Amino acid sequence: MYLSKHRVAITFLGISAFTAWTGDVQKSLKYSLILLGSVLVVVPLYRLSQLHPLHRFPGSKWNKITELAMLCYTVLGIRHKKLRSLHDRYGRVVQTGPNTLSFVSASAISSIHGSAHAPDKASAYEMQHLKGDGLFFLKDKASHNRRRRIWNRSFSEEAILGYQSALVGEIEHLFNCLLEKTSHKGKVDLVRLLPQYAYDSMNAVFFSGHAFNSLLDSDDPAGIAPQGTAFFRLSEIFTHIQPLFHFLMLIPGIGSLMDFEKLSIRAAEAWFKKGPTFRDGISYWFEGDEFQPKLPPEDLAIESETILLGGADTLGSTTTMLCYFLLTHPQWIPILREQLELHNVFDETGHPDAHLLNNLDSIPLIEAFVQETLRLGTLLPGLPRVVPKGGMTIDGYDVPGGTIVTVPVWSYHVDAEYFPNPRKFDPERWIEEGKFVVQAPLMAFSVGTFNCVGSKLALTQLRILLAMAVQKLDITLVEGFDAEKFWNGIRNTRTHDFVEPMWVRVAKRNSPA
Ligand code: HEM
Repeated sequence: MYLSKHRVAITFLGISAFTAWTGDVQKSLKYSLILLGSVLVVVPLYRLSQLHPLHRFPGSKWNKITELAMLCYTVLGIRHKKLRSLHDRYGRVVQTGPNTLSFVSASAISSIHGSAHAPDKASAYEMQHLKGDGLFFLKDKASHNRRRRIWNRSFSEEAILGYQSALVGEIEHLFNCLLEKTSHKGKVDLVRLLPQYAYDSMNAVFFSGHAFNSLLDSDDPAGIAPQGTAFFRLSEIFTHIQPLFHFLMLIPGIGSLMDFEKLSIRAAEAWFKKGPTFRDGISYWFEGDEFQPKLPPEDLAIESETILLGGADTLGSTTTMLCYFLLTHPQWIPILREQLELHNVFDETGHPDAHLLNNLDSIPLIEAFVQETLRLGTLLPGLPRVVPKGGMTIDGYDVPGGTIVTVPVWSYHVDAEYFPNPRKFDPERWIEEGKFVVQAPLMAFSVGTFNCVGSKLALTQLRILLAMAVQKLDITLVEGFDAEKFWNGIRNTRTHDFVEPMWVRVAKRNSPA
């Protein structure tokens, strides 16, 4: 059993209260300080001792004693890099906190995420202030499964085909903005515009465009896209200091400071008031019959928040990574164009074939380029799960119940055992004898019960954007762009935070077909 900080804190408060009850303030203060001192000595000693349930696992003493180092790395946005260096030093399993183990192996992925007995989400997923239930926050598999059935309907093949004109419309809108801004200002920053595009795109597909006015048209004066990133970032930081989050939420008025929550509530209200203008993503949730559960209307705000954060913010950063890899590896552009021509995706006028556009994964290089972007460009540090009471075996290790276990996504994606020469952006690693071949399963969308419900939509969107960009535009990085500086400036706290801009010039291609 873990000697958790909560148990220690409760014992400490209890003894202090008892001492205070005796009435002698000076004495109670003295005993409280003695107790506090003892706790500060006893807890670290216990955590380093053989009595601790994780004592057999390798890791730095500092990480075994406290969560503080990981908190600092999260705040700095470099936890993904630190976890990789910990695994380089200690091997496939590392203790990264008093109660946390990190595993990098395909077998651990299968036990932690992929198997029928995979553990539930950890308490890190409780940090939600909006009322109601939301798919992302449901931790136990039974209730999660019920809600997932509702969400699944928005991502059927038929549903995604139905979103195509909205998806293509938003991509064309983005291209027009890029061209217009280049012609007015000579250059345009993709780091600013691509998240705006992603928010507009999710707004169009899920909310029939009612959630907010186009961010691309207005240049996002209220800072909705940066607010989303900041909100995501804050929730990840609080995973290390969960009691503080719950304490803050008890203070009246604090919750109302969260602008992003207000936006999600407004988005849900606007959708209800104006109604869908086509069979949009949300409308599927309210369809159904006696056999199909429907979404309780009061949960729409919390689910809207998930669409905007899990969908728009994540898509915005992945799209930015896709453009970064494309523009820093321009040798692939003519080859991608050749492939699109070979498969007749666009006709002589540059108009796409709707069916082929939804099946771009059949073009091996397009799929390889997207998968390689997801491999190298998904900087996620990990998706915490909690080992059930009786404990479980992971990668041959007996892990005690209550332990938080993770597979750090980026560490795994850049593991040479699974992806040789892992730091190289190399779409060809996914192609064998002209066919797309999965090298090792990626964790970009996670796997198993809690995997990304929106992955099919996200992949469709990334493939279409890539195909249309190489087909219709000439995009060049502005002279002086330092690819390494840009890469080193990317932080990750569950979401990407790009410190450096990505200035480009955009022109219409002379011969689009
Ligand atoms: C490239 C873009 C995307 C990436 C890399 C991505 C990645 C992920 C990952 C890794 C998870 C698992 C999270 C965890 O276990 O903590 C997840 C879950 C989720 N994602 Fe995505 N996602 C993307 C796009 C989308 C889109 C477009 C939507 C839909 C609007 C979406 C909705 C969700 C939801 C609702 C969950 C929770 C699923 C569940 O618990 O059943 N995501 N995503």
